[in-house]
Amino acid sequence: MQVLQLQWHFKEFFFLTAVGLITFLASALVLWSNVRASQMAAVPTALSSGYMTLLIYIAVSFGYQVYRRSRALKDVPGPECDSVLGLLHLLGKRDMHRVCTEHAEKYGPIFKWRLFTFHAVIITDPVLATQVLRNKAVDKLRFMYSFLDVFLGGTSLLTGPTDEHWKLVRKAVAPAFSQGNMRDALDQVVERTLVLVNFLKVQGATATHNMDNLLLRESMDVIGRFGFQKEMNALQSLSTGNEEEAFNVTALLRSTHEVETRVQEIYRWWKLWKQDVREGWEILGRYRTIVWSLLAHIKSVKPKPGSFADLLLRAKNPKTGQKLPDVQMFPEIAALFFAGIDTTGHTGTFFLYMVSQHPEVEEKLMAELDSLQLRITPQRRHPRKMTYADLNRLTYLQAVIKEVLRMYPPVGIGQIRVAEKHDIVLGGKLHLPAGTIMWVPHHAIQNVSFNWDDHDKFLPERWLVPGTEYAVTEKLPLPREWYTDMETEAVSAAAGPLMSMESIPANMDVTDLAAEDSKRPKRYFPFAEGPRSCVGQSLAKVSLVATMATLMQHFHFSLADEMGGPEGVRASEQYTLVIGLANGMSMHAVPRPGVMDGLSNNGHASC
Ligand code: HEM
Repeated sequence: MQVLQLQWHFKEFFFLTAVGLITFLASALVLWSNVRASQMAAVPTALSSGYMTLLIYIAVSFGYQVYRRSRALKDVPGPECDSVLGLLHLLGKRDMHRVCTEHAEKYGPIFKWRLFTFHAVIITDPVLATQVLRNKAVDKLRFMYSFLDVFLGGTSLLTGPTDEHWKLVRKAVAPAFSQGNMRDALDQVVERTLVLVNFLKVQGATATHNMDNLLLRESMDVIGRFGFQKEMNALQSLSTGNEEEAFNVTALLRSTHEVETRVQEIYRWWKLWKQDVREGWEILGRYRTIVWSLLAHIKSVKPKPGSFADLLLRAKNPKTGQKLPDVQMFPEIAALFFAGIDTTGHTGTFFLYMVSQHPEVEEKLMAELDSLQLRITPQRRHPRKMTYADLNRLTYLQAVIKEVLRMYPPVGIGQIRVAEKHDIVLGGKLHLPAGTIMWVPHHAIQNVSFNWDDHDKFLPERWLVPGTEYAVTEKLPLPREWYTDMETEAVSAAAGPLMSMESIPANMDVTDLAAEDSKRPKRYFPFAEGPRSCVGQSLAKVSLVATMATLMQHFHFSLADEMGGPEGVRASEQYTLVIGLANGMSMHAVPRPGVMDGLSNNGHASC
């Protein structure tokens, strides 16, 4: 991929200068005739002529940029769209992530979309996608994230541009996700999952649960505890009936939903005559109160050293030596809290759903737990405590999680990027003028048939083969000439840019291999790729492995009839900011043999 400095091409320069001059001369003529008619009107007329010149100049140069982008993409395939609105109707689609994947199947690894005057190239070719996401000239399309700023109270680590402030915050909080902290996190996750286990035991095998809601509550409890040393009691409040806590939890869950709904219904903000919109505003107000109280909490309790609350409080601007003021702390806390709840919660839900539909997978999962003495049986009612080392030993469970994240990547719509100040040449062939949106959709890249064998099958086994996340050289989807510039790219591996696992020399050092791995093109990145990848992914991985292992130890999950089978689940899939479900996931949790032994029906130990 080439990054070109913006240059004034002779034709463009000539055209825009001519427009400026003609407008200026026309305005001067008007000015002159007005001045001759009345001396008094000279100043306002001069001002309005100058203003007109400026407006026309801006409009023409904007129009010219739009024309440049549309001309550059004229041979790129894409769906028919309205000449003014473009594909505006797609915004209203509940399953946008799947529409994008269908378009990739239909139009190929590079296709175009247009919304009004915004031109986007959708890239699902692994080589080009990886190049775009790793390139420093390419940054987040800020406009797409700005609607989140209102909710988060300003720009944050998640939504801001890749600038000095982002660097400061990212560097400050990244150590919170170190291995040492993950060891502590494991115990906290298991402890919270056991609260959920007890709740499910008490409800009994025939009860129907919205597992999505319960797992979102668990994620909230984990992040509250891990990051801010604050008990959110989102699960506990189901049993204790503490109204204050229950209200806070509902507000938090509904506020993310409210923001997500606003992404789809872009005019929702102003529909104040609708009761649910007014309630939405109230809910967002409540969310802000909760975040302010979290800020007050971490300032008063002296957070655990090394937690992200502690690191944020200690972060200093290297230039001024000043700590972050509250107005900057607020969005960071809101973002860190918000970014991990829905993503981790919904992934857990899809895990339980997919396992419920694949008994052969469940059988292997249980065998793995058994082989590590972690399975509960009538003979082993109290298995040993899960340790940090077990997380890596649970290779099949990890494979199932990876496959779930492949098929249901929470941030399914992916990474939306732009190079504002540079033209980009993709694969040495496609020249994208500055300002063209480059969109790498995670669901599409991870689910199209040209990137994966058996793309639509749930096959955790594929992850038992090392290197599955990398593109298969022999099967890259574009003609070979698109990849020729790989030779000179930073992204290319030293042993050959298109090296496949099979072609790795036997004598290559494994440490070299790890270094090369970070450069190889990927076809799987649910946690994003490049400098803006997920800072919290180690916590998400520990949470998912520990939560799913603990739940599977205790229960067999089955889909409730009211979901309408797999078709019903598919129909209720919805994409807002993350892939979720319109009405949650109703399931039964049937205790496994041995789990209820010695307990009365209400889940308490009987004498
Ligand atoms: C399964 C769980 C998760 C998934 C799939 C996930 C995925 C992602 C993705 C795709 C991005 C890039 C978003 C973009 O560019 O628009 C991202 C960024 C981020 N995530 Fe996660 N995430 C998960 C869990 C978490 C957790 C648990 C936390 C923290 C508690 C977290 C905190 C963040 C933050 C702060 C960013 C912004 C990073 C930056 O721009 O420097 N995420 N995540």
